[in-house]
Amino acid sequence: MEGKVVLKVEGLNKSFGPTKAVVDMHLEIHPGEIHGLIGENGSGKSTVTSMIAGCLKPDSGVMIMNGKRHEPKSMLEGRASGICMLLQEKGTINHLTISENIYLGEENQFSKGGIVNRRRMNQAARKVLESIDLGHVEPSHLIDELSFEDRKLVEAGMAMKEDPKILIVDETTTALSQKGREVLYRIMSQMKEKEKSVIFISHDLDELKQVCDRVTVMRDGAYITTLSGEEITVDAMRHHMIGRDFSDGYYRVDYEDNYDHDTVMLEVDHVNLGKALKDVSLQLHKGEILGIGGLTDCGMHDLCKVIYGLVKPDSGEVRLPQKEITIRNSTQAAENGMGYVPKDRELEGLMMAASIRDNINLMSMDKVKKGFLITSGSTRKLAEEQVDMLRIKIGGLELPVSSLSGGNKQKVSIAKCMANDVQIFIMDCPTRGIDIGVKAAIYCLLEQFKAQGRAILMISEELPELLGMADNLLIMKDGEITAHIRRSPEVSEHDVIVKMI
Ligand SMILES: Nc1ncnc2c1ncn2[C@@H]1O[C@H](COP(=O)(O)OP(=O)(O)OP(=O)(O)O)[C@@H](O)[C@H]1O
Repeated sequence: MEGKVVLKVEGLNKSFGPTKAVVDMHLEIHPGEIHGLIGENGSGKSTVTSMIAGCLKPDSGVMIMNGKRHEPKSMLEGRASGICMLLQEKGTINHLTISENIYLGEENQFSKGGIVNRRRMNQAARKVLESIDLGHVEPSHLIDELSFEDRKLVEAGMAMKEDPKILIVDETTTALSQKGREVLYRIMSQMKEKEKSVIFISHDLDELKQVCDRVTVMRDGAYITTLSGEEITVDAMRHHMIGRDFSDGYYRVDYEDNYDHDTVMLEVDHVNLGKALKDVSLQLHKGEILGIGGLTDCGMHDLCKVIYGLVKPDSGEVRLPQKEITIRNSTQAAENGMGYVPKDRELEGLMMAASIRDNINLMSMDKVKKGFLITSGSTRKLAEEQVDMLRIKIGGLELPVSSLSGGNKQKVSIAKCMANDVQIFIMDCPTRGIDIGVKAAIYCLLEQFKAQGRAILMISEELPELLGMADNLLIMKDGEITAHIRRSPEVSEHDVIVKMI
C-alpha cells in the first residue's frame, strides 16, 4: 500500500492564535484518484490543503511526497514539487491581460534581450484557453473583462499547464455553472487518466458521491474517517461530518398557496440593461419566496444589482409600492428595509479588514443606537446573537473577517443582512459554500421570515434549493424571463432544466 501513496500527511497541526485550525491530521493520497475532503465550515479543509500547497507553514507534523519529505516554504515551491491549487476566491490579478496572468513570472520564456514577445505569449495563452473551452476569448484582453466563472476556468488552465502531480480544487465548483463544472470535471478525469491525483473540496454531497474515489472527513480540525467506493453515500458523509444522523428534511414541506397575493412589496417594471436584461418585470409579494434560476450568464445576477440600486438600469423602474418609492441607489434600498446578500462576498459583501463585529453591525446602526450613541455593548450583543444563530465559527468578534473560512465569511454576509430588520431580502446564491447543517438552518430561517410576512427574492444556481423553497420560480434566459413555474410537488428538476437551456 505504501508504494501506492503519492502524498502522506502525518500528525499535522496548525493554529491561528487561539484557534486550533488543524489538529493531528493525517491523510493519504493515492496516484490516479479523486480524493474528496469534506467537513463543516471552518473544520480545517482549506488550512490542510494550504499547507500541502505551501501557502501555510505547519506548526508541526510531517508530509511525505513520493517517499521524500515535502516541506514547501511557499506556493511557488509547492508548484515546483508538483502541487497546484484552485482557490475558493479569485486567484487572478486585475488590470493584467489574460495572457499576462497565465504567464505571470514566466515571461522570460517569451523574451529576447529583455523584451517580451507578446505575440508569442498570446499564442501560447490561446492554447491554454482552448484547453478549457475558452478558445473564443482573446488572450490580449484584460482579465477584468471575464466573468467570475471564466476567471476560475483560466485559473484551472494555468494550473494544468504546470502538469501537476496533485491538483487541489477548493470549493471551486459552487461558483461555476453546469457548463463550467463540466470543464472542471473533464480536467479532473484527465488527471486521473494520467495517474495524477486530485484533492477535491466541496459541500455538494451528491457531486462528491459522483466524482470521488475516496472521501476523507474532517471535524473540528481533526481526521475522522476515509470512505471509499460504495461507502461514499450522502447519509454516511453527513453522519461523519456532523457526528450524528441528520434526518431532518432540508426544504419546506408545504405546497399551499400561502403568501399574500394582494400586497406587493417589490415591483420590477420593464427593466432593461444593455444586453444583460431585456424588459424584465416581476412582483414580489408579502410572505413570498420568489426564486430566480437560469444559467449563470442569464442575467439573474445583474438583476439583483439593479433591484438593490447598485446598478442603474437603462430604462424601467424598481419600486416599493407599499412605501410609494422608486429605488435609485443602494443607500435608499437599505434605508427602506431591503437587504442584499451578494454572490461575490469578497468584492461586494464584506469589508475584509474590518472586524466581524463591525461587519455584522454595518447595516444596523440605527438599531444599535442608544439616543445618539452607539454603545459597544449593543453592537456586541447584536453580533453575538447572529454568531450563535448562524453558528459562525470565529476566534473572536474583534478579529478581521479575512481570518474566517470561506463558508463562515458567507455566514457573516448573511448575518449582516439578518441583523437589520430587513423586510425584503435580495439573496444571490445565499448558500454558496455553506455546509449542510447551516444550509438547513438558513432554509428554516427563510420559512420563518416568510411566516412573518417578509418577502424573499432568491437567486440560485442550485435547482433543488429553488424547487425546495420557492413559492414561484422564474426562469431567465439571455436576459429575459422565459418561464414562470408555480410551487408544486409535481415539478421535477428535469422540467426546469428544459426551460433553462
Ligand atoms: N489566517 C487565519 N487567521 C485566523 N484564523 C484562521 C485563518 N485561516 C483560517 N482560520 C481559522 O481556522 C479554522 C479553519 O478554517 P478553514 O478555512 O481551514 O476551514 P474550511 O474547512 O476550509 O471551511 P469552509 O468550508 O468554510 O471553507 C477556522 O476557524 C478559521 O476561522
